[in-house]
Amino acid sequence: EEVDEAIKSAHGAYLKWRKMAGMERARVMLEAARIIRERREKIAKLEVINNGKTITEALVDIDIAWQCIEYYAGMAGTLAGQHVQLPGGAFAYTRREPLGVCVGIGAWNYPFQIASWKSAPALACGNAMVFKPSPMTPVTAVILAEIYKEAGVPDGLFCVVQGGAETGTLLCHHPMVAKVSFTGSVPTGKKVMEMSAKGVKQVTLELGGKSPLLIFKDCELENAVKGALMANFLTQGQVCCNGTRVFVQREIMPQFLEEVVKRTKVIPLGDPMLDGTRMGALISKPQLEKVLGFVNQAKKEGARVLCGGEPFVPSDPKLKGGYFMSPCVLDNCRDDMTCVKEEIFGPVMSVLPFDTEEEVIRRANNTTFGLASGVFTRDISRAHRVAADLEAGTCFINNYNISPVEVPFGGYKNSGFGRENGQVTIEYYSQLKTVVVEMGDVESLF
Ligand SMILES: NC(=O)C1=CN([C@@H]2O[C@H](COP(=O)(O)OP(=O)(O)OC[C@H]3O[C@@H](n4cnc5c(N)ncnc54)[C@H](O)[C@@H]3O)[C@@H](O)[C@H]2O)C=CC1
Repeated sequence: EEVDEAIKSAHGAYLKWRKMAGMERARVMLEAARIIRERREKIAKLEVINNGKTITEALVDIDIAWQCIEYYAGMAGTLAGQHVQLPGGAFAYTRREPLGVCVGIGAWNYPFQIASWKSAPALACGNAMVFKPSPMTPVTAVILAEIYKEAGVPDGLFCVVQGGAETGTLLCHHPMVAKVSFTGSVPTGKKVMEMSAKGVKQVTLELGGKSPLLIFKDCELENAVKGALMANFLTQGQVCCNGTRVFVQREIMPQFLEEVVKRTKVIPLGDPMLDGTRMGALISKPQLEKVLGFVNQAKKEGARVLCGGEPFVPSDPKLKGGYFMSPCVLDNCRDDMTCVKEEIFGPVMSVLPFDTEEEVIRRANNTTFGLASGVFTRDISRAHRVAADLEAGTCFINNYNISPVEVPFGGYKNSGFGRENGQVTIEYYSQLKTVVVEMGDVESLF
């Protein structure tokens, strides 16, 4: 009943919102972005409580969220069609129109940011959205809904419904839903696509990854080490685009390992509310157990733990029950190991040696995933050649895990399809209507 009520209320709001000019929608969205910016500290604190990530990262997430809303507000007024001349003075034009009520289903790793990345382009195009956050992180999507309302969107335009798989299933099956945008695991993504197919609903899938990071011997080593840490340890390693397969050219392996382990060991771990902390708690006990299980399995299969991979109990008594673990670097890894093949979704970096460019590209691409990738080298030709050859939706050259809202984000292969962010996402939240206009008499064949 709640799902049905949310979708109906979103539909009612959609009928008003779609009639507004893009510039009018932009004004409301800019106000929402302004409110988020004004309350960024408060929302970030709630996100820390929601998720367990550090306040430093939560602040970045909130900033990326308002930037995304600002970016699509800027695009709302630019949506336009084409004019096409036809014989005999006839002509046609296209209108870029919204889809209707879109559903967003989010994962728990970036709760506020995912809700913003999905709702901003949806609303800019004139759609409504019913959003379901993960039951692990139910809090901040509701804050976003309140902010949109305060900024002036019609009542119900962005609705939040809570729950897990059952709620998600009801949303995907609902006949009034035009599109489902999903972020989460591959198995659930497949189910969402199957359910959506029954109603011929459009889907965007942002799924998991096991992304490769290629570090060549001609790289600037300190930057490569920093890149590897950024690629593995943000949000306690629970990031879909993480570069968890770190391929290092054999000649520089000793220096790389020494430096990466030295830096991993001193990552400040503990109270996520403190400014100095760089790693907080994992999302849940089962997730912590799953990640520790991967580390144990890796050991059994012959990997060597260079640091971390243990449960961590902070000295502060109020943090005793938290799901902390020390960040882990695994050496002696092979391509056929479980830790190298499967998405771990925790702070575990697997390091693998390689000899040649041709070899490392083949091994990097030998996966069903294709979300992101990275390369560190000072050879400009190599950098672009490797970027072109890697089968992934994103390739970072000499950096990793930065997500500017101006550029598209999304997967190849089992990591999904459709894109979020960038201009192209407008296409995933709108459809073209062709209007054909006759200026003369009808030439009928009958
Ligand atoms: N790549 C990524 O971005 C993410 C990957 N994961 C991976 O997935 C694993 C499990 O985490 P979960 O949160 O359980 O991921 P999940 O993929 O099961 O859940 C994601 C979202 O889908 C919803 N959902 C679950 N079953 C559904 C169904 N049948 N129909 C519609 N919606 C449904 C969930 O309530 C949640 O909002 C993690 O350990 C991690 O490996 C999880 C979150 C994000």
